[in-house]
Amino acid sequence: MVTPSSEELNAQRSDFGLRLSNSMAKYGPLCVGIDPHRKLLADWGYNVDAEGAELFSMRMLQAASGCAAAVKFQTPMFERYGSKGFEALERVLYAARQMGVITIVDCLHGGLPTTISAIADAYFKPNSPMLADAITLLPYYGARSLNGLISEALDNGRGVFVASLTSNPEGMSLQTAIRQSGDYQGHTVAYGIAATAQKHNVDIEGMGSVGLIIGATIGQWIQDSGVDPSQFTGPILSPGYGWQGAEAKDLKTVFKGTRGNVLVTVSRFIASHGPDISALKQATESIALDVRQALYEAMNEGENKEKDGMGTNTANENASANSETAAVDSANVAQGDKPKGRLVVLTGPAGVGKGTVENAMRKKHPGVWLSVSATTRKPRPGEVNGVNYWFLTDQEFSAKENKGEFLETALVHGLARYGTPLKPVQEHLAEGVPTLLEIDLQGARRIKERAAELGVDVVYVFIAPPSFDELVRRLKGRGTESEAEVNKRLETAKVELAAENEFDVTIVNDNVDRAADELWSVIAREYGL
Ligand SMILES: O=c1ccn([C@@H]2O[C@H](COP(=O)(O)O)[C@@H](O)[C@H]2O)c(=O)[nH]1
Repeated sequence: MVTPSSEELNAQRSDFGLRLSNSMAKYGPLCVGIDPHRKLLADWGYNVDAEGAELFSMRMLQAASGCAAAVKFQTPMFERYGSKGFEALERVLYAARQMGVITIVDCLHGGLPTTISAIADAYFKPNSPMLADAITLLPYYGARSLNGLISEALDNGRGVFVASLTSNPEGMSLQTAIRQSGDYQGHTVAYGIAATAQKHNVDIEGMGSVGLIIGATIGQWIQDSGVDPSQFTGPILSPGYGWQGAEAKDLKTVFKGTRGNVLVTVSRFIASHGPDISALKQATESIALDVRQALYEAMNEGENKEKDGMGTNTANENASANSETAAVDSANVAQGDKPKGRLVVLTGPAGVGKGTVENAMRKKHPGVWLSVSATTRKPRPGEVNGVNYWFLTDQEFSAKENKGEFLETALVHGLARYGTPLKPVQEHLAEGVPTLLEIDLQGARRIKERAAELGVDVVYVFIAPPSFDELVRRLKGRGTESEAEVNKRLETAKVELAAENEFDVTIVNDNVDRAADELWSVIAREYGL
């Protein structure tokens, strides 16, 4: 047997997160819940039995395919029909795998190590009839009791969602109870669970494979819990939207500041439009749009807070952090304070390594906030909606542009439109958060034209390659564009390089760490850090 290298093992362990984030980039943040409730089976004209549950599930699966990032099956609603119910679930899971749809089995399991190894066999082993991409877990035996199972999931390229703040109101007093001992003494139970889950995600680039369940219904309880979803880097599965009463405004409250890792699961709200397949598809599409818009706004409402390793605060720390923020906001309004530093606009030709330099700098200085642009271009493999870009349709882009929601917009290479959402930039600058914006030359020029009118002060930074030949090598080497696109980008690069003298500062990217340090020194100078 060939032993996998550590790189192969790492790739395997981040596989679910990567697959899910690709799917979310493509289809948006909706997961269709497949819960064959008895009443729904009857309403749809099916028998209330395993066969009815299977027919119902196949139809929901069809509606979800191409409209949602994943589907979630509620196991007890199959289990109630005994072995026939399990067989139905196995067949639907098989169908979903064949269709390339990501599956989450909502079995809410947990237990002692012996039980845990049986759960791994049931859902994560390649030949398992109930093979799932991820399952849900209950951490009542203690969050660390799940470590063995989580390792099994990751080693098999699978993921888990650990219940942290459930959507039912009864869970809240238990989940926000303060721990009396252990690693997270003085923090809430939900905090301990979230922090333990996050440990599995820290070394993963992009979205991790260990997720949390945080109900959309919990509203302001999120603050009492001390959990800050915006600092969690695995996926967050959020039930409660629609039937249980949560609305778009609740997603904005609970998931403020999150960037593309919230997966909202909706079951009855969609199924109530069935059994007609086109009505189901239409409902799925329309709910997907609402959810996506709400999470987009949630991101824009986010604040940049420096946190501990997990990025969560205790309830008390949260209370004081919130009151401090409120105090700063009101002081700014009252005294009309000018922002502390200028917006740092970073430009450079495609392939020069702007993103790499910027990432290296932000790794050392995570307090720098990077504006996320919107675009109508298609996501590249691995890109996550809300993290790399907000991927919009042409129609969505135009609507926002008409409402004046962009600092600038540009058509790039005649292929796709890009825009910088204005409000989050203004908010971060007003709060004194070092604010960075990466943009192409057209965008930088548009900002120059409009900045004064919008009251935004800017310092313009150009990232240059050591030579044109090196730029050609890097651009071809990344292998993400067709030859025609590469040539188009190189033509644009010539124009961009000629515009270097329009910038306040030039940084040559001959060495990533050095260029990153230089970029930080520009920011530190601006913000007095
Ligand atoms: O905290 C939780 C955990 C799981 N669920 C499950 O999600 C769906 C929600 O269904 P809707 O019809 O959209 O309300 C269901 O399977 C629950 O068991 C949850 O609601 N809350």
